[in-house]
Amino acid sequence: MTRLKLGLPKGSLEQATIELFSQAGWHISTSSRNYFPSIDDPEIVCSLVRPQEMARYVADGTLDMGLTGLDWILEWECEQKVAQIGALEYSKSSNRPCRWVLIVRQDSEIKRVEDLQGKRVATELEGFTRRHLQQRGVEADVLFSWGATEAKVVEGLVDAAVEITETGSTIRAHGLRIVEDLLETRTMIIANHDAVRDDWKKSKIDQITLLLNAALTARHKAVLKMNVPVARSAEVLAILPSLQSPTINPLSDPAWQAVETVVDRSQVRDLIWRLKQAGAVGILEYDLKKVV
Ligand SMILES: Nc1ncnc2c1ncn2[C@@H]1O[C@H](COP(=O)(O)OP(=O)(O)OP(=O)(O)O)[C@@H](O)[C@H]1O
Ligand SMILES: O=P(O)(O)OC[C@H]1O[C@H](OP(=O)(O)OP(=O)(O)O)[C@H](O)[C@@H]1O
Ligand SMILES: [Mg+2]
Repeated sequence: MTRLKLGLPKGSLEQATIELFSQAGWHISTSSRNYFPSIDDPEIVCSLVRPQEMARYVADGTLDMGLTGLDWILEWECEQKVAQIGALEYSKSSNRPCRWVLIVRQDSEIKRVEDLQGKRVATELEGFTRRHLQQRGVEADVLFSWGATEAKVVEGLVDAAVEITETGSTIRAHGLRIVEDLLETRTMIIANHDAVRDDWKKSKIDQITLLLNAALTARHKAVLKMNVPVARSAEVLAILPSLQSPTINPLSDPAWQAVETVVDRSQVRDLIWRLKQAGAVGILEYDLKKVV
């Protein structure tokens, strides 16, 4: 039986990825010292792989499909070596992309990338940083960092660092200053080129991609349900976002209707307040698991 070999990112993205698959409909269970998680789909076999190495194993066919950051695809110049199926907007602790930024001490004289000329820069994303500086005509000493990179800037071991940030708390905790954004990175779905030419594998990759995207979209949406006096229905409908056409159902009392619609989660608090004023009652908000 054909099975899709799926690489899941070990480390920062691991927990968030397993939670996303769970919402998408696949239960993945890991056990502490085993790098082959089990999944409740006989058509998939999973392995945990460091995001730094994912593109290499997808490119050579060890894996058919994998999830990793755009940063590590660019670092190893694998943009063409793998099929980039799509981006997923989630990181370790949020549903937002991460940024690779140039950071310096508050009192540093470095105000722009060009000021790095002749300086020492620490980073884990060494190749990308070298190429970026080269493109901008800057000659600097780029030093590979195994981690705790912010500390090296604070200690003065280097003049600057190129480091990833998500919430910004590590940069804040070290009192550092962001000079410039160099890269916005998202979690990417990548696939082996031969795998996407195989009808069965391509269809499995598409199924997983569709459901992961559906789960992520649902995180930004909510369902609002309410009862509305027919006499004020136009007023209520005018408030609801026009993109979705609300579902309207009659109630046993002909003077009332039930209205249901999907809205952006960010709008809910304003909408509920306005709908209430427009005569809606029994307003309910539901979470969604998937939006396709
Ligand atoms: N908050 C985050 N911090 C670091 N990397 C993140 C974060 N959110 C998403 N990522 C992505 O995770 C990948 C790096 O994950 P990985 O676990 O290898 O790094 P790490 O957290 O720096 O690991 P380590 O614990 O070895 O330092 C990158 O592709 C990066 O873009
Ligand atoms: O903006 P934030 O939300 O604070 O996240 C960014 C921090 O997380 C990562 O550190 P990691 O845990 O990988 O430690 P490391 O530096 O030792 O690799 C990254 O290297 C930053 O230090
Ligand atoms: Mg790290």
